Amino acid sequence: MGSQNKELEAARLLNAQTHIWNHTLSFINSMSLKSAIDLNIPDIIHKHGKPMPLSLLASSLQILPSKSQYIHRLMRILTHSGFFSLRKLPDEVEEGYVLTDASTLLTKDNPLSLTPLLLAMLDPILTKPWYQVANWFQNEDPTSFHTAHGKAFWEYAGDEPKLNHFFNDAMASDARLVTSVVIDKCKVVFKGLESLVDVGGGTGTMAKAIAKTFPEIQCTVFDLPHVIHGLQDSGNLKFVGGDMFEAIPPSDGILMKWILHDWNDEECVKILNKCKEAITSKGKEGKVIIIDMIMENSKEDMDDDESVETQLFFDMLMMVLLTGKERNEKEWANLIFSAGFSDYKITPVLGLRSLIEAFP
Ligand SMILES: C[S@@+](CC[C@H](N)C(=O)[O-])C[C@H]1O[C@@H](n2cnc3c(N)ncnc32)[C@H](O)[C@@H]1O
Ligand SMILES: O=c1cc(-c2ccc(O)cc2)oc2c(O)c(O)ccc12
Repeated sequence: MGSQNKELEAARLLNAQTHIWNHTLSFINSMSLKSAIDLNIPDIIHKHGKPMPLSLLASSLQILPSKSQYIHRLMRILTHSGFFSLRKLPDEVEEGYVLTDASTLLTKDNPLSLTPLLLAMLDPILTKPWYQVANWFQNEDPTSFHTAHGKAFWEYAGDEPKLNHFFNDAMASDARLVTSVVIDKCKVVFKGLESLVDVGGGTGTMAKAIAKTFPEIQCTVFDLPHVIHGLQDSGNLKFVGGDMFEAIPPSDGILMKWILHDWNDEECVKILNKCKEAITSKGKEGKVIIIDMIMENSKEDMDDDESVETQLFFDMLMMVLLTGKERNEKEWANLIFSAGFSDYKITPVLGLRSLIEAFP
């Protein structure tokens, strides 16, 4: 081998080593972010209202004085990954930390805060199934979650109030963000509906906002009994407990946000069949409104690396915790037509997620 070839070979090996190191250590990104949230760092910087020098940040934290010296290392990695940035005001001597768009979405008093989602995902109940993936490939369990906990995700949530509460809070934090966009950009989708059932609507964040914006629509949140337990009906909003595989309350419109990606094709066709019964039982032909991700598969679509990674993360999440998966447009169309719907319309308004209307 010539010396130039040897150099190229060594460079490739070293690149491969860095690639492996970064994948092996990438949990450090999530755990560093969790540590900053546990220490309340985004809120403390937010309350300061201007660039916050490191020394002031360290002294504002509830930590031992002997540990202050380590804070700059936590801030350095989180600045590198885009959660904070350093800025200096013209009349200040020292530069200080400010929030970025991402960390602003993690402050606790932000009504759109995604902190509950982050804390839920990193709780040991939801990380344990990841240690079982290889075992799951070799056993008969339907999911790695079963292998880790001996039962299905929704059954565990029904038996274990801790999972029920933190998961419902996490979903509500996402629903707050999505609701404002859906109501702002997709008003026309709800026009003309007299009734709407949010199937798997959790604790009702999305249905509450729809009921408020469209007082003429009778809204129902339909979810498992342990999820809606104790929630109060008010005005044009009511809560009904039940199982969507058994029966869904009759209505003109059905909303399903982040439901179908939880289930495999066979289960989805069963759910969509129940939806069809519900929207046609009043004699009128309503519609099903699905909010979910559509995996992209054209070459141009795959060029955005960060979006592709997000789609692949969610697909794995659905495989490990549940029996679901992420689908491309062709797979969505197959589901919708297999359940006897005649047409569908996609409105891509929610970043990586789309609003899909399915018509009987
Ligand atoms: C991923 S969460 C989505 C919650 C909400 N739609 C949102 O996006 O914020 C799925 C929801 O489906 C509910 N669910 C699971 N199995 C169900 C069933 N058999 N019948 C009704 N709801 C169910 C869960 O309790 C949970 O609230
Ligand atoms: O268990 C989950 C977690 C999420 C999730 C995690 C992290 C994020 O930044 C956003 C969402 O989403 C889920 C979901 O959509 C679902 O249908 C079931 C479970 C989970």
